[in-house]
Order: sequence, then C-alpha cells, then structure tokens
Amino acid sequence: MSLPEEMPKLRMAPVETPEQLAQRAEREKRAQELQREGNLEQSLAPFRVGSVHYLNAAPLTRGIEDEIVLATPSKLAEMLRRDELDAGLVSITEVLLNDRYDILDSMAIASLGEVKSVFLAHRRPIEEIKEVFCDTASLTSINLLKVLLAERGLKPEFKPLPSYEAATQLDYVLLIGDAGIDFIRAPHQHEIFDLGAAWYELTSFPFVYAVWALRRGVENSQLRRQLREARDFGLDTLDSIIRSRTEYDYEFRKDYLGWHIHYHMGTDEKRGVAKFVELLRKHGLGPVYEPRFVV
Ligand SMILES: C=C(O[C@@H]1C=C(C(=O)O)C=C[C@H]1O)C(=O)O
Repeated sequence: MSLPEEMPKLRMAPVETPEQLAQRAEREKRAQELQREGNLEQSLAPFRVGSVHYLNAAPLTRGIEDEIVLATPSKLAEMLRRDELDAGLVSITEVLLNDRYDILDSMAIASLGEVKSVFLAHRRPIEEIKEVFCDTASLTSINLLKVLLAERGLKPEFKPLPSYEAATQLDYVLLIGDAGIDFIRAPHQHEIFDLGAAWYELTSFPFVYAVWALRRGVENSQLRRQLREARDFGLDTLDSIIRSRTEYDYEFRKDYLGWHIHYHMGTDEKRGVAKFVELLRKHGLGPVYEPRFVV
C-alpha cells in the first residue's frame, strides 16, 4: 500500500557530530555571556568608575570594560581625590593613607606568595641598595618595598623611573603590572625580588595590592551591586578570559590569572591588610587610617 500524498513525511533532524555539538554549546554559551555583558553595561551609569589597564584587572571588570576609565594606579588615585570618579580599582595605599574612601568588601587584587608582576629587579645585592628607581604608576608597591627593605634595616632613596626603556640599565628598579611582565619576559641581567613572595615570607599572609575604593558619602548601593556582578561574571568566565585575551601567551595568562593573582578578600587578606597597616605605621609611612569595608 502506497502512502497517501497528504501524509507528512517523517522529518529527521540532521545528526550532529561531536564537534558540531561542541561548537553549538560554545555558541550558546557565548550568546549568554553577551547578554549578561549587555545587562551589565546598561546599568553602570550614572556612576563614574575607573580601573587599571593591567591584565590582572580584567576579571573584576568583565562586562563593564567599555564603560570605565582606564588609567595607571597613580592617575586613578588623583582622579578619585578630585572626585572625578565615584569608584576606582585603586592601590590599597591610596585607601589607607587617605580617610575618604570605603572599600568594597569581598574582592581585591591579591596574591598569596609570588605575584609575578610586582618586583624589584636588581643587578647588585639587595643589601647594598642605596637608590631605587620606581615605576611612577605605582603607589602600593613602592610602600610595600619601603616596608620590606626597612624590615631588613635598608633605607634607600626612592626615585622616579625616567622611562621603561631605562630599566635595563639601572641596578635597582621597581616595576609593576604589564610593564613588569614585559621586563621579566625580555632578556635582562637582573635578579627578580618578587614582592608578593617576600611579603609572604615575612608575614605568612596574602598581600592585597588593589581594592575597589568607593567615594564615601555617596549613595552607591546600585554601583556596589554592579561591581559584584562584574566580579561574579569575570570569575565565572575566567577560563574564557584566559583563552580570549591576547597579552603574552596562553600558559602565562593561565598561571598569572588562574594561580598567582586572586580576587577574593577574605579573613586572611584582611589580616594581610592589617599587618601592612601595622608595618606602615612602624616605619613612619603614615598617617595610616583603618580600612572601612562596605558590603
Ligand atoms: C599586582 C599588581 O598590583 C597593582 C599594583 C598597584 C600599585 O603598585 O600601586 C596598583 C594596582 C594593582 O593593580 C600589578 O598590577 O602588578
């Protein structure tokens, strides 16, 4: 018996190969991410937010990148002080040395031990240090180096680094961020004194380099929620950030963002901050204010 003409033909969905399935899953994930990104971007205004242009900040600013001002840590601090920003992912010392910010709780740029991008590069023994040239972008790392050297009874003169090109020719140089990573990855004759590792050796605590500083006295609960969402989004998609960024190479990004740097501010990080406060005071690098955390 032949099938009646009007009977619908059985339609078979084409079978997907495992590769096609994986590609589709990836496309769907990407679409969801884009939507989440879109949601975040819509609601950051009217707040003005700044962050550092270093690779390490990427996971805390996922989805809001296009809305924030990127600058060096020292420029960001100046903008915050002039009230040109409502929030900045800024050096911890800016917050500790100025009684005008709250710290957004539970997140930070921190390391437990070796950080990779904050170090003293030295061609001569540290014990002989008389002067050190410092990346002018840095605030926190200069103070961290002052503390670490003072604990060894060393008080060199701190001078501004004239240019990154000059770094290879100087005996003692403090570098941070991507410029630091560039230096380490290029040929050089210096030994590397990693400040995260030195801090851990001295205190057994993590070191907190940067936090979200919020201008005090401004109603910012919506902004705080946005920044928490950006962090959640960034950490949920850390793998894809590591895969899709183009700085350096994949292995480096994986180690750096997935291992050396971490993004939570827990009990140990707060103990680390308290220890830093104690040592800044001990070595006369104050006045230092108690950090005030807001959820
Ligand atoms: C870990 C780092 O921390 C940075 C160091 C800063 C400083 O020295 O003032 C400020 C912000 C952080 O992003 C780095 O960028 O290498």
